[in-house]
Amino acid sequence: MKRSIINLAYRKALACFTRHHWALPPAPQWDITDFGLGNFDQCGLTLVNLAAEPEYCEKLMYAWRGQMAPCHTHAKKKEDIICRVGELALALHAVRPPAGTDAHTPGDAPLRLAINGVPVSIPAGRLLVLPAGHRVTLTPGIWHAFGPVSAECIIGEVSTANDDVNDNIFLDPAIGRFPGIEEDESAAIHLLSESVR
Ligand SMILES: O=C[C@@H](O)[C@@H](O)[C@H](O)CO
Repeated sequence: MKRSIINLAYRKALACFTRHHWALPPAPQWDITDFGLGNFDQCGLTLVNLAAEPEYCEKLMYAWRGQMAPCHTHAKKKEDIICRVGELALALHAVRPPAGTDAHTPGDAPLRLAINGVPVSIPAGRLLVLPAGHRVTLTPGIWHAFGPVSAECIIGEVSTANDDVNDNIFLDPAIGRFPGIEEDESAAIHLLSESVR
């Protein structure tokens, strides 16, 4: 991933957070990734780890329309994905979907989960669209991909312990959670991945 793209994502996310009065902590932990696929406009996410404790984690995320966080699940982490600003679509699956799936797959088993704390069953093949303020609770084993329906989105995540090195299971085996970086300009910020690798 080119450093210039990381810098651009950082600037756009920061401008959006500022516009919507989301103040970041001192020394924010930026995590900007194209998931190793080299097409950040299609498969990309900008994250800030707000709190990372042994028992819990909180993140703030940013994406623009067209970008998807690719289909994945977690063995351990339970998380709420919260649409903070904009409108967010999630493709959710109760069981491992066929390879190549990032959107809905007709024929999926219905999914039981909680939306805004209320248990519901989502019909097979339905995209879940969350307006601002709404959240969905994803237990370990639920496969999920998500991206903005609106021009951009601020997305919250509140979860049990987060371990991005060991607890991301991606549907696409070509995916790497953290990008390699091509230094085509100087860095505006340093990423969390530059210290964890
Ligand atoms: O669903 C998204 C989250 O679990 C993120 O926190 C994770 O870093 C994506 O790999």
